[in-house]
Amino acid sequence: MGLVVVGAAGRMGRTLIRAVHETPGASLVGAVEREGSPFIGQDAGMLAGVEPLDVTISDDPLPVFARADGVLDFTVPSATTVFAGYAAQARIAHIIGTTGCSDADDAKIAAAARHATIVKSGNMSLGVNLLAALVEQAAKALDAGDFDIEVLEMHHRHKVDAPSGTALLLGEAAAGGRAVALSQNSVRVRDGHTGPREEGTIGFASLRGGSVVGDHSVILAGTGERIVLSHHAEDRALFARGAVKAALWAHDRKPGLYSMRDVLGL
Ligand SMILES: NC(=O)C1=CN([C@@H]2O[C@H](COP(=O)(O)OP(=O)(O)OC[C@H]3O[C@@H](n4cnc5c(N)ncnc54)[C@H](OP(=O)(O)O)[C@@H]3O)[C@@H](O)[C@H]2O)C=CC1
Ligand SMILES: O=C(O)C1=N[C@H](C(=O)O)C[C@H](O)C1
Repeated sequence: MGLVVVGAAGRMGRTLIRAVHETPGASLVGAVEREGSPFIGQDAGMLAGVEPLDVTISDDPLPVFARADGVLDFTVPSATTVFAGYAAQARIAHIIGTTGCSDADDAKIAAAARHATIVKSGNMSLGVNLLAALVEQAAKALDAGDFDIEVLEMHHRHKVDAPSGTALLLGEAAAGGRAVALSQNSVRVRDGHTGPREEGTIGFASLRGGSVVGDHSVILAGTGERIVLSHHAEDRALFARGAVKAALWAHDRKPGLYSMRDVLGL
């Protein structure tokens, strides 16, 4: 399967190039960066610290998409929505790891999924997606009147969105287990005189600092006991391997919007 990495010079972009290079059945056929990037014209393999791959980083996505079977996209929401339209035009798979998308961005991605096979997830690792299944089960088993749910995340100092995509994915899993809508029951920020905790809400807290790849905990706090379900990502390679796996899964699958839990059968 011929894959394009967009945002090729980013932290995830370089990791994705290495993952594609290492995966049997996948090959890198294109690499894209934003217009004006100092990396345009460089060899993608050299940039990612592997051997030269004879793939030059381009700022013109359409001709690159035209010769590919899929695109791996860990960029920014404004770019991802544009790439979704191009992937739909080219009828290729679009694997979206970008987080921080607004409802309007998600609506554009859903529209593109009428023509493209899109896999979108706030976290492409097996561990987090298994954790989400466990959170759903725990939230279903424990009554909202007895157990409060809080999601805590910590990431590196460069991260620009909060709560993280993974925290929201875990919040959705908890809300699913409780059969409520997260949008109607979440507390994303607390500051000042907040009053007591409202029963049934799902709270979020975000920490930023250093080089933390991604730590997430879902805390189910009852009277006299706490259950803590956690995941610690130690290397971005696990997200990249998940994204390549999603692309191979999506190849020749019918158009639609899929999640990583679909890919992993969880
Ligand atoms: N779902 C998952 O499993 C994971 C998701 N992520 C998410 O992936 C995203 C990227 O993270 P990270 O790699 O750390 O961020 P980086 O900022 O390191 O990388 C983003 C890259 O995208 C580039 N870019 C921006 N606009 C465009 C454009 N229009 N066309 C092409 N490239 C563009 C940036 O270029 P420039 O810097 O020059 O602007 C940069 O090189 C985030 O949303 C993050 O939350 C991260 C890890 C795992
Ligand atoms: O920005 C990151 O780095 C990460 N982003 C994703 C998120 O928002 O959850 C996934 C991972 O935790 C790393």
